[in-house]
Amino acid sequence: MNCYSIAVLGAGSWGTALSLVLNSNNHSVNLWMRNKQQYTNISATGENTKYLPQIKIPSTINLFTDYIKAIENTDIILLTVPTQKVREVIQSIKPFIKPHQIIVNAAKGIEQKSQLRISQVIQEELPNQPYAVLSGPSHAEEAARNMPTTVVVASEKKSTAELVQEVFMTAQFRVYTNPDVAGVELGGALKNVIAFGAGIADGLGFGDNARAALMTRGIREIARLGNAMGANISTFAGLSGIGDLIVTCTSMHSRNRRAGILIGKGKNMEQTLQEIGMVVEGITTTNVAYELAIKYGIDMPITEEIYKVLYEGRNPRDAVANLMTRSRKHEMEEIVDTTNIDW
Ligand SMILES: NC(=O)C1=CN([C@@H]2O[C@H](COP(=O)(O)OP(=O)(O)OC[C@H]3O[C@@H](n4cnc5c(N)ncnc54)[C@H](O)[C@@H]3O)[C@@H](O)[C@H]2O)C=CC1
Ligand SMILES: O=C(CO)COP(=O)(O)O
Repeated sequence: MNCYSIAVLGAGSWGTALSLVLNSNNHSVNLWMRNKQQYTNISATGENTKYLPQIKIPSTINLFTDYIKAIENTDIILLTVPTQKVREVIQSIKPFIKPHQIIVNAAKGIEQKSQLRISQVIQEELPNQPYAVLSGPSHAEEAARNMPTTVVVASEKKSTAELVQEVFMTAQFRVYTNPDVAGVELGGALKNVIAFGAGIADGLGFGDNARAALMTRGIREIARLGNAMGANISTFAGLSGIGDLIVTCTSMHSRNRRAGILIGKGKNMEQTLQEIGMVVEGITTTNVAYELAIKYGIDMPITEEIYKVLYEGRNPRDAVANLMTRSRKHEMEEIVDTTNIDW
């Protein structure tokens, strides 16, 4: 096993958990945070009390507030900031990035203002920089406790995907590879919309039947849009598709599901975000997905109803009634997969 040097940019729950995974694999880890108070707290307590409480951060993880120092002499730059902040972070570090450094993105979303996936944002800012995305069913709270977790790494270049696979893979953190960057990125982003909806259903007091329906019909509409945007249908049956949808719609660790529950119980958005206290990607992604569905002419009834609840004040009970009383459908409407993504 080769040892690498990795800069982790963003010390929220996921950045901290992935730092622990990488540290357990004997890599050199530089964890960067912009917040000096957070740096002081973690240095003093050995714990990221705000984002990942009750987990010891070993002193072998190097803490930084200066991103130039954090990325210096590293092989990999891992992005764990919220999606809407990725471009800003990349623009700040851009002058200091070396051509060999692999950018690995672990954020799950779509840039709102451009409607671009994160690989496309990186491509705009840093053309030709090696890139991979890491996604899949993986809550920080479990990965940080060494609970068995599986993820997928996608890159256009097989050697990049395999290198990143080797770097992250431990006996508790199993990593698969996939050539379908678009599919892995879109699955990871769009599942948050459905998880938010599953949370709303829970908050309204509905049961397992409703959640299962949202998950099954949800992955169908994710696959429809994803395929129209160039992704392989089969990727949505994998870890970054149905796998991540399952964990996010069923786990109480999920920020998106918990936010949905609060909205379903009648809290407003401000109260909800205050209570969660961490990024809830599904809120922005709902807006982008709704616009993309219109742009590509794709039927996404669940996303549309969640959009109306979040952005147009529709009553969640009316949204459910609308979904239940749509015109009759055949379950297996055809999706003709014209993509063929391989190495
Ligand atoms: N928490 C989890 O279990 C998982 C999260 N993710 C994804 O990872 C990304 C980050 O999520 P979390 O760690 O949960 O979020 P979080 O809310 O726990 O942490 C976000 C971190 O980003 C920092 N940040 C915010 N704006 C910034 C900026 N402009 N510049 C630099 N840093 C900034 C915050 O200070 C905070 O440390 C999201 O896209 C999420 O979907 C993916 C898999 C698992
Ligand atoms: O992507 C995740 C788990 O795989 C995290 O989801 P939440 O942001 O909803 O917690």
